[in-house]
Amino acid sequence: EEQEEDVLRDLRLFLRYVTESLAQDRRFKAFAKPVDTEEVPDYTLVVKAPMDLSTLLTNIDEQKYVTVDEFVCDADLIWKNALEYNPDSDPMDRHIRHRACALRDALRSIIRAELNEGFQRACEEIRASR
Ligand SMILES: Cc1noc(C)c1-c1cc(NS(=O)(=O)c2ccccc2)cc(C(=O)O)c1
Repeated sequence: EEQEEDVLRDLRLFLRYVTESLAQDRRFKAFAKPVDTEEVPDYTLVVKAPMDLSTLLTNIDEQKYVTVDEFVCDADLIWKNALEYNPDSDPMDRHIRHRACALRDALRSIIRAELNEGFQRACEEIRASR
């Protein structure tokens, strides 16, 4: 009902704030758009669930997420995929892995700093009722 739609609207605003904050950081430019499979032809052979910051925003607009945890599961794919696809010791792989770990830490830090526990519980109650 109305109260639920109010909570889910606030969730979308919060998730856009988190995603836009990460997308503005130059360190995360490589994570802003889907990996270009013309530039990286074997990418989809290695990475089964591609994800990027622009796709997160589309998912938010399409009301895919009812809790913060559902959003974090998708957001975590971005850095996990980067660690999986770039495992080698050469400088390029190390560089993208450092940025992936910085993304992981920035994501959790923004959420911990800005998420109200009562609000997260309200979202989880809506998820449980559906
Ligand atoms: C993410 C990701 N996961 O594996 C890799 C590899 C990356 C990744 C993706 C991109 N963006 S891109 O797919 O559009 C592109 C790839 C190759 C040449 C030009 C553009 C850039 C970089 C980067 O380090 O600059 C790295």
